[in-house]
Amino acid sequence: MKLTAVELRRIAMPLVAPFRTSFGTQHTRDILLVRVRTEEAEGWGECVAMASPLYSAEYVDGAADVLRGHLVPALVASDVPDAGAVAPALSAVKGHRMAKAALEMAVLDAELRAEGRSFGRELGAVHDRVPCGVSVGIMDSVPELLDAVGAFLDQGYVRIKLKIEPGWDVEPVRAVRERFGDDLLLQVDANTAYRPGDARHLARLDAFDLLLIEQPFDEEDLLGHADLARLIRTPVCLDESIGSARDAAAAIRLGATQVVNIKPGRVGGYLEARRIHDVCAAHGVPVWCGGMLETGLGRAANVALAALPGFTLPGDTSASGRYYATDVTEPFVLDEGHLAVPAGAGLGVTPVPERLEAVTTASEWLDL
Ligand SMILES: O=C(O)CCC(=O)N[C@@H](C(=O)O)c1ccccc1
Repeated sequence: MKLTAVELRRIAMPLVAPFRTSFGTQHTRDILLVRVRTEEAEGWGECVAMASPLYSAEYVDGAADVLRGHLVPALVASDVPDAGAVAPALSAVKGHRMAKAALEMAVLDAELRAEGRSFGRELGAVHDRVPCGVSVGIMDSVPELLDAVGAFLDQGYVRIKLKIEPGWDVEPVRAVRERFGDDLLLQVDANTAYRPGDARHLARLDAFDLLLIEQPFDEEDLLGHADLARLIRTPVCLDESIGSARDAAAAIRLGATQVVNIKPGRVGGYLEARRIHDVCAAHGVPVWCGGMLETGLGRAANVALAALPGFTLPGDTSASGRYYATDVTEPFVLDEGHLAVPAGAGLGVTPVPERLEAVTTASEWLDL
């Protein structure tokens, strides 16, 4: 497979509403897209790195720099036969999983478009649509939160995830459970905002029959999560701590995770994401597909991944309109709480040129 051109394109996507997590508030998503051209086709990748290194050590300027100066040159020099060879070709570069994931995704998209195969078919999807959850940010008040949750449920979302942090946890969760009833699929995400000393406080969440509590402690604290899992009834789910299939196997063996949030960008790409799915399935550990406020490009790939058999919990695979008034692709629209898995070749979606141009803030074609 010969790469003939690679573009790094930055886009600025304004959110329909501020999105607040324990590590900050997003108003606009500064996204790096990677476009690769081969002799047969063109493919797109989306880097999930945030503008600042607050969710993880990666950030979008750093991802662009490591792609420009290290990853794309290494890939061009390797003359890989297919997308499966991309990760090995990039392995000499340490870390930078989100940057690597974007490049692998673009190569995989180009390869699959040329062969007429969809992401879903390549990854092993067994469903043609997936049930969708939604992530609800930290709000200024409980009434505002209840209005937001009610609106999302009216739109058809089948699962609610509440962002929590110290000072915004038990009361908002109690209010949502009391307002919307015991049947609501409900989980929380702390994004590492707590410490092991908070364990007894977090045990108070057991009263609300949550599906899981996501990443309460630091990403490196597997033992802290294992201790917590022995103390509380709510299943512990890891996100930031799981960077690879190896991490997933270790976390499962240590009892640090009973559920895994798989985010392809976080783990170096969709092929490693499938390996994590396979490791978790082998251990009977359910997985769900996380989100990083992707455009329709990353959203298409995430929905395809979420259709694999081990994805038994609704993911953060929301409709495009949850975050963006206008997506760069045709929008993903919720249908009875589900999104359809794209059936077309590759991602099955492409950017709408005028929409892409409207949000583009920079574009550079690399010298190969
Ligand atoms: O629906 C989505 O795409 C976002 C889901 C979500 O809450 N993502 C969280 C997370 O920690 O999982 C996040 C948001 C912003 C930045 C990084 C992570």
